[in-house]
Amino acid sequence: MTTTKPSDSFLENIVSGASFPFGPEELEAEAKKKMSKEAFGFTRSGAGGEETLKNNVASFANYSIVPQYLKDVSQVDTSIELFGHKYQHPFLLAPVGMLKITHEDGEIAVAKAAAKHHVPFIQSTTSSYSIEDVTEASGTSPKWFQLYWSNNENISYSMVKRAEKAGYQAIVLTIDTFMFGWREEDMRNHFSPLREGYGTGNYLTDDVFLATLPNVDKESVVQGILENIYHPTLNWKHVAELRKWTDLPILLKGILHPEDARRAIESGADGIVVSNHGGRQLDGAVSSIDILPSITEVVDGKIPVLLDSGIRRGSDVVKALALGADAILLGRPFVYGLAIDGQKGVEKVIENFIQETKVSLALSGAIKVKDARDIYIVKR
Ligand SMILES: Cc1cc2nc3c(=O)[nH]c(=O)nc-3n(C[C@H](O)[C@H](O)[C@H](O)COP(=O)(O)O)c2cc1C
Ligand SMILES: O=C(O)C(=O)c1ccccc1
Repeated sequence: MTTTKPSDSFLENIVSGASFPFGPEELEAEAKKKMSKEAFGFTRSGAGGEETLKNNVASFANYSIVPQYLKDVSQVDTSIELFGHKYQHPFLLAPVGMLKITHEDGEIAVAKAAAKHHVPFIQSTTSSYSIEDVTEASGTSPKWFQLYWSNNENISYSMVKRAEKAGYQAIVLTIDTFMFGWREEDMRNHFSPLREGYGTGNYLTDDVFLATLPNVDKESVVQGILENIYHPTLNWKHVAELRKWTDLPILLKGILHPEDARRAIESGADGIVVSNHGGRQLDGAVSSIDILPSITEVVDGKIPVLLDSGIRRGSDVVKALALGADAILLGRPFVYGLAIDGQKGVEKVIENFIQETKVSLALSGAIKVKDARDIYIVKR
């Protein structure tokens, strides 16, 4: 059990005199100062008119928590269990590719920070560092692998096996990014980090991928990645195929339609991530938090339901848990921490997020994460 006095870290932040930004807007503004225009634009922006990006945050604000008091919440326990593993907090770090655009230490810094706080790190297929580099840097801390299916599926198979070998605990198949969303900021900035070679960590170290290339020069590697990652034929047969390959839990990330949630279960998925990819894929797509209740109704407790897109604060975690999520993924805020102060910046973002989550659960009247289900939520 994690015993906590949430007020301790609140007071600590007050007296420490350190000047780390608080709150998502401040984090974003500070990160903007540290990043190149292109990298910041890539990270912050959404697809199209950014309707979904904006709604992700606005939708959370449409829900209000109705707290209950006089329950003795002195022993708040934020731990959860997923697929037989106990985690200390109800959140994981979302897979974010190409983190070298944000900081030279990229995923190494993030995985180390996550390990320090016992928060699982989900490594992207397109990470700047490889599965093996991240494992060496972060040891046995919990890690999951996010898979972008390759047109040459021997490459996907190889990466799944590498993740298994490295002791990763789950495979997250992203289903919403078989092509890129219409990202105007990147077009404006003429910026594609994938083209510039920031997403090569797992490819340059993959013998199966390397064997498909005419030459191992930067241009061939990038071309090879692009040819594999654009994969509009992705369909349910690939999920069935992945199911045959691995005994690790499989989660489908990008589920928004309740019917797809039902099919995910039918296809043998062990979990789903309700997500619109942080508004970066289909502009106009529904907010994760708005569709969550319809999805949990269909899933009916059969498999864990995780959620991301728009989580910025501890109170957002409470809302997601109350509306039926089993855990959430934190996205952009940790990337901004990385931009601001590398590993230390990520640690600080995670630390504040943990504490704000604890305070928010306690002040809502929940002692355990499961109690959050009973929190009364009203929608404006
Ligand atoms: C810069 C950036 C890169 C991302 N790269 C990946 C990726 O490689 N794989 C993936 O499944 N999702 C990726 N995502 C989506 C995140 O996993 C997550 O769904 C999203 O960030 C949630 O939205 P939020 O950050 O606004 O909360 C990326 C998101 C950002 C911001
Ligand atoms: O930017 C993204 O959201 C993303 O998922 C991605 C993945 C691979 C390459 C470039 C972007």
